[in-house]
Amino acid sequence: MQTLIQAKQLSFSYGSKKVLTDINFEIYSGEIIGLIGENGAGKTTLLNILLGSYKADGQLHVFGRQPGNKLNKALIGVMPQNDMRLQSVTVADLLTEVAACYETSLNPKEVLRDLQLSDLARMRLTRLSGGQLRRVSFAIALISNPEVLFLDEPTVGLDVNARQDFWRRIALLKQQGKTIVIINHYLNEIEDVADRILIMKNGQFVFQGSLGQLQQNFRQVKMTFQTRLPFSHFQSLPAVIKSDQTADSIQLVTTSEDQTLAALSTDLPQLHHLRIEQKSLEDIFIALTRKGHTDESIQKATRI
Ligand SMILES: Nc1ncnc2c1ncn2[C@@H]1O[C@H](COP(=O)(O)OP(=O)(O)OP(=O)(O)O)[C@@H](O)[C@H]1O
Repeated sequence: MQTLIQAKQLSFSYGSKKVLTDINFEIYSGEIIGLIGENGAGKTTLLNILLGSYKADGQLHVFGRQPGNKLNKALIGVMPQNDMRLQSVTVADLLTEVAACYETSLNPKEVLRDLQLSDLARMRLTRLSGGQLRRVSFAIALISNPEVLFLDEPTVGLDVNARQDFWRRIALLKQQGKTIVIINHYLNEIEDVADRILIMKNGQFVFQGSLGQLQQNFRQVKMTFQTRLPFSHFQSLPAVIKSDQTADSIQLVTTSEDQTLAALSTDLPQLHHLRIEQKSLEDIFIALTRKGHTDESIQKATRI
């Protein structure tokens, strides 16, 4: 896989406020990257640095060039966090004007049709709803037929149908070999499409890898069942890190359901309504980024 973006020891401050600290990462061609992190973690700032809008300390190459190099412009499509609300400009005019800036551009009419936006073509941007404007911003990001897309919270304000259409389009773009970096707070959506997830906390990455690796490294499985066996029977099982008893069930949290189930194998006939749930990305994200979770404990848990 070809390396499209390479960052080494990137740091950035707004005046005296340090926002990114010694960030290292690579992004490879054809990947879908989910960039997640709490509000204010530094995600949008990082995108702006990749685009060359802000200059960071450290080493950064985008398509092997300095960020902001004019040769990168047609290769990168951007959907910023805040949409443009240009006065007196229609959707079709804006797309046509942007398309005229690039030799590689797609046909604006076809892009509008593919994104089911043809009905909005003659509308002025100032008349569009928030969700409509977001979808038009996506069309603008696609119009130059870029190799890489940076999408900053692309599904904010989209209704359920538009959201599903959006993720279908992302899957199609992936099939075409596009590289896509998506900042998103809807983790259940990201977990379906992302090849790798980068989790940012306080301007640093606390995890980089696939969802599978994240679950492997920060693995916790919840087992719930009903039984007549005493609670004490379940309190010192291998790999169990937490056990609880409620009026009608017992809950165990284990870091290895294989080890725990092996130890329980002779008791299985006496365990009823056994439910085994893997932690979701959302659960892991909350655990990784919640206040009070020290950077040291995160790094240990995620083995960076
Ligand atoms: N122009 C600016 N001047 C000073 N501080 C800024 C500026 N832009 C952002 N910040 C600060 O930098 C930090 C990172 O902001 P950034 O927008 O990169 O976070 P984010 O991870 O994208 O957050 P969100 O999920 O809320 O969009 C925040 O503490 C924010 O207040």
